Amino acid sequence: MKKNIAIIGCGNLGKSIAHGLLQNPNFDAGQLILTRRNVTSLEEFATKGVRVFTDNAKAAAEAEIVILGVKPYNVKPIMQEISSELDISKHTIISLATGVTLSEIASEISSDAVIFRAMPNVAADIQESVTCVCHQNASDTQVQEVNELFNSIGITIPIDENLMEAATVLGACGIAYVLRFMRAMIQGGIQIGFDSATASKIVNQTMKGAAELMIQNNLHPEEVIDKVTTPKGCTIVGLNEMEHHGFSSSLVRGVLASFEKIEK
Ligand SMILES: NC(=O)C1=CN([C@@H]2O[C@H](COP(=O)(O)OP(=O)(O)OC[C@H]3O[C@@H](n4cnc5c(N)ncnc54)[C@H](O)[C@@H]3O)[C@@H](O)[C@H]2O)C=CC1
Ligand SMILES: O=C(O)[C@@H]1CCC=N1
Repeated sequence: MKKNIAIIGCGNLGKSIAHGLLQNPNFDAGQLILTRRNVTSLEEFATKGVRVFTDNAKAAAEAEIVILGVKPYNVKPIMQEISSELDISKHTIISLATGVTLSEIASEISSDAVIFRAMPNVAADIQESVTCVCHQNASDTQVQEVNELFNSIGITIPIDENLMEAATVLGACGIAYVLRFMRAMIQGGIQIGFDSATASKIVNQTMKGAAELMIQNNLHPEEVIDKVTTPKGCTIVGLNEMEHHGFSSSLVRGVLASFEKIEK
């Protein structure tokens, strides 16, 4: 795809997406436009040939795909700021904002506008995001184009808009839950004798191995857990102790708490 892509409000997630896109050999840095109120932290991109602006309307005018990377409460003001430069026959708008609906975005431009909501996660940085996507008014070609964009920084899953909040929790918040789990494993590893660097190395690779086993062999976690838990062995003792302290329950409750926060 050779279209120009503007990321309006290039913060944590926007930068991850930019890093991921720029790793593609077929993606030209000249296709990318990034904006932020203070662009100092975007200098690394400017040096690679990316256009870096503070002017959001100018960025929208120079792009065909406009990604809204701002916080949810900034979506409306940003749409008002750039709407004079948006042409619904030219632009595809992609919002990353949590909890802002397609119709809320459309109400700032036109009910006929081509609008997507996409929910990636920060692993876009290394092209390992999972991005859930829904849309309105998009043609098959436009859907294919947006899928291609997010496939280039991970995998893409088309979903109904009513699952967008659930996708935010499982995929986008989810990476933080997994990392907190990893931190706890590292802390346990240090307590039983490893230095932090070695514990981290073991935990990182264990996590990667577990995830790849599920992905490559298309398994449910419990199928592999059964192979690890030797009867009367140390794994089941550890797992049961974790469950006595509410391990699975605390994760499920965390997922629900995040979901309820978005639904408010
Ligand atoms: N951080 C994450 O892992 C994820 C975030 N999201 C969603 O993505 C959006 C962005 O989240 P983050 O990147 O974490 O936030 P962030 O605060 O790091 O990034 C937003 C950026 O927008 C800039 N900005 C604010 N007003 C602006 C304006 N008028 N003009 C130009 N730039 C402006 C800010 O300076 C900031 O750099 C949010 O809507 C969030 O719900 C979705 C999935 C994951
Ligand atoms: O915490 C948040 O609100 C955002 C949405 C998903 C990840 N970060």
